[in-house]
Amino acid sequence: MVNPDLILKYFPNISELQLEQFAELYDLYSFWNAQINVISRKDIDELYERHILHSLGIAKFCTFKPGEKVLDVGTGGGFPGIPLAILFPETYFHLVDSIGKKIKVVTEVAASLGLTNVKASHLRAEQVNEKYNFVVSRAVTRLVDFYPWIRGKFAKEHINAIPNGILYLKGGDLTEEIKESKLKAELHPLSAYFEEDFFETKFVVYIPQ
Ligand SMILES: C[S@@+](CC[C@H](N)C(=O)[O-])C[C@H]1O[C@@H](n2cnc3c(N)ncnc32)[C@H](O)[C@@H]1O
Repeated sequence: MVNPDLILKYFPNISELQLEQFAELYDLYSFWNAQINVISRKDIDELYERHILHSLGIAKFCTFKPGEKVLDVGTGGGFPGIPLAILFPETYFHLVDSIGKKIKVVTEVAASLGLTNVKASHLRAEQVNEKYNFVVSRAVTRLVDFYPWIRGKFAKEHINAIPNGILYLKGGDLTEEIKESKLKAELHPLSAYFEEDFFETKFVVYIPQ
């Protein structure tokens, strides 16, 4: 499916503007992915399911509030940060990646969409020195390595009914990875929200702080 109908299926209350922004992502990523590979080339036709809806899985578990700050670590071309920033225009999103070319794509995509709630920085997660309510991520590294990068970066104040914490999109059997990290993690299966086969083995891993 190369149009945003799939997004409307699961988020029927989005505005005309948000629908237009989701619709624009196909052309934007087709263009930028041809210059700088940010998603696998064969995945471009699966953009709405495997990248945009997958990113929005976080939103099915946690509705971000106006004024909250969210850090996306290792955002690559902007996942999950860009789809979430479209869905939550009053939440501030800081998207960081250690590869400058990828941040160029994110900056261009956010500017083309007119998103004013996104800042993209060419930084390693370890170098970030702001405080956030939530840290989101997908496909960066194992929790045992990830956690030390971001453990000191949470704001003390909570705005959300869901306490500040990590919301990591992961798939497969996570038992070993969670055990190795020694973190207290909750697994929220995306198959509870989305019926497509792709989500059968996918989770939002929530680690409260
Ligand atoms: C497999 S890509 C995933 C990109 C995106 N999150 C997605 O799901 O499409 C992993 C990304 O993490 C970035 N990365 C790895 N270690 C990082 C670190 N310490 N700080 C910031 N970015 C990092 C890499 O540059 C790469 O762009």
